[in-house]
Amino acid sequence: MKDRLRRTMMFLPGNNPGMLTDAHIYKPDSIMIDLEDAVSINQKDAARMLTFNALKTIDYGDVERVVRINGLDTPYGREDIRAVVTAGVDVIRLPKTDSAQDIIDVDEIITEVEKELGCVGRTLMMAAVETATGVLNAVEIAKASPRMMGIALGAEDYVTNLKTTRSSHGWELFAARSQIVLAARNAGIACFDTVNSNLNDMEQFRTEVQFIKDLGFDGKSVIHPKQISVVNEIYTPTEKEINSAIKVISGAKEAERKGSGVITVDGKMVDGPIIVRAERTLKLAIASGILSEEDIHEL
Ligand SMILES: CC(C)(COP(=O)(O)OP(=O)(O)OC[C@H]1O[C@@H](n2cnc3c(N)ncnc32)[C@H](O)[C@@H]1OP(=O)(O)O)[C@@H](O)C(=O)NCCC(=O)NCCSC(=O)C[C@@](O)(CC(=O)O)C(=O)O
Ligand SMILES: [Mg+2]
Repeated sequence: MKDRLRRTMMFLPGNNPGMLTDAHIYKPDSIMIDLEDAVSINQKDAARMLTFNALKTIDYGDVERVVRINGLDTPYGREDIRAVVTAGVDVIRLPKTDSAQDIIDVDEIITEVEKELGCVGRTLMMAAVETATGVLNAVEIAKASPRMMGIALGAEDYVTNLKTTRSSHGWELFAARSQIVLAARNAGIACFDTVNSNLNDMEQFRTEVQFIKDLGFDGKSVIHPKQISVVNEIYTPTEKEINSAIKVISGAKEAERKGSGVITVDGKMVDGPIIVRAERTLKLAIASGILSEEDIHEL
């Protein structure tokens, strides 16, 4: 499903049977099984086989299944695509995407396999941009295929390409993060922030998650189950935000019934964009299990 909740997308190495079996138990919105940098060269074939079997046999419930393949400039990329599409993966994540053509090339192979299987269009794609070139081309990358559901930052590779390092304040990522959010919104797809590899400083992690949410990201890649609850908590609307959104939506409905345009709620003017934001808050509240669809219909 192209448009769904993806607050937390948890990476796990594709050659780790224990993590492949248990990852969904921690309830990330998506798991991202990695065949790329978390898997050493001599494990590539074994990881692909394990991942194929996991996708075929494990019931991950409503947790989305993403696989990060190796690039087509490696000996593994084409085989990765064939295996995971055949196994019925939900989303293919292309790492180190530098151009729209990179996406088109992967799309063509997916289509080739889907034609053989009789399921053309089933597999979604997302791109990770991890170089200055990728960030500069993000606008075109995000629009490169109708399969594209999102675009993400890969910060460890990106700072290496930039000849810098990651800091706790994150200013080295600011231009890339902004560009990715803009490219995603321009293309009408989602955007996801990068991993934070420091598992010892959860306060810094929390600050980072709040920051990227404020920038406009839909969610974040995580590497460990303990990061999931922090991201979900920050992406879950507060009681105050939900109550305010309910007032806006019921006020807007009342105004519509009366045929009036602009309304005020708690002394503040409410118009189009505020209503859209309130709708998004309520959608997040439903996705987080705080409200039900019926609650909204009753407004
Ligand atoms: C870091 C560590 C080894 C620590 O493991 P440890 O086992 O020491 O941790 P413990 O605390 O002991 O785990 C307690 C229990 O949780 C289980 N558990 C832990 N993690 C789990 C997990 N992820 N999935 C399911 N289960 C998990 C574990 O199995 C245990 O289960 P149990 O034994 O039953 O108690 C582990 O987390 C891990 O491997 N993480 C994923 C690493 C990875 O995939 N990296 C590649 C993607 S990034 C990249 O490439 C950079 C990038 O490309 C990114 C971009 O593009 O954004 C860029 O450029 O920036
Ligand atoms: Mg990377």
